[in-house]
Amino acid sequence: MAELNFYSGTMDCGKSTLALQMDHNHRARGRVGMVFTSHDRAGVATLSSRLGLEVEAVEVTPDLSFWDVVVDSLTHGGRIDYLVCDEAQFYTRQHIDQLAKVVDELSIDVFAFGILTDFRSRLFEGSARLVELADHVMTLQVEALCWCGERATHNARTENGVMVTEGEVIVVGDVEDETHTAPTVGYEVLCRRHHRRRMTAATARAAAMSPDVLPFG
Ligand SMILES: Nc1ncnc2c1ncn2[C@@H]1O[C@H](COP(=O)(O)OP(=O)(O)O)[C@@H](O)[C@H]1O
Ligand SMILES: Cc1cn([C@H]2C[C@H](O)[C@@H](COP(=O)(O)O)O2)c(=O)[nH]c1=O
Repeated sequence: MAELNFYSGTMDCGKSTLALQMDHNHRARGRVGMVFTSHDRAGVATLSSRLGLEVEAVEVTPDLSFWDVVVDSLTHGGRIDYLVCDEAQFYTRQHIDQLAKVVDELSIDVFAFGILTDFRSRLFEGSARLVELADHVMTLQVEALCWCGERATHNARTENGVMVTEGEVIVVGDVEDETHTAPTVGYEVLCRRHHRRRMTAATARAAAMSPDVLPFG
């Protein structure tokens, strides 16, 4: 029986890599799939991984109907066994309902990948609906780590290394590197404790270097 699968994790935990691997493995066994994404950092209609691989994909826009795309392809003689859907957090509730219909009515497997919560730790619309509808919700095994070494569970948005909690929900960007020379607006994965305290690597380092915390005056 076809299934709606949701693979979730923080930013930078390997979701897009897994999406590319799933597509590769199914394709290698003669199955035919379609790849979708939305707002990928590498550009429109591209599914990219930080490990360097990327493939062409169909860009999911608010007015795209998964049902129409799939039915259109099938009625023109195409074959589709599965859909790979990356950055699924950006999909609408209706998109996810369409994916569930594709699974149930057309027996096509769906492998969806995305982050659960935004920089304010609120569920994204697409992810919330996937949690409600998916046959399986799986957390990726590769752990992204907070600067303190704990498993990262939350995505922080930063401006010059300082966590912000207000702004547009969708701002395409990448995790900063250790030097914090990355773009002004970036992301950093944190454990819940440090997300709650708004303590990023940069602010923790600044606090540690502050004369106030030194034992002697
Ligand atoms: N230079 C590297 N060497 C080994 N692994 C890397 C390297 N750069 C990135 N990675 C791996 O790639 C993962 C990010 O993969 P990606 O699929 O882009 O993540 P996501 O889609 O979840 O944001 C990192 O967690 C890390 O495991
Ligand atoms: C937390 C958060 C993230 N985003 C964006 C930033 C990236 O472009 C993607 C996540 O991509 P990844 O492959 O999982 O690293 O989402 C956003 O727009 N809003 C947010 O709150």
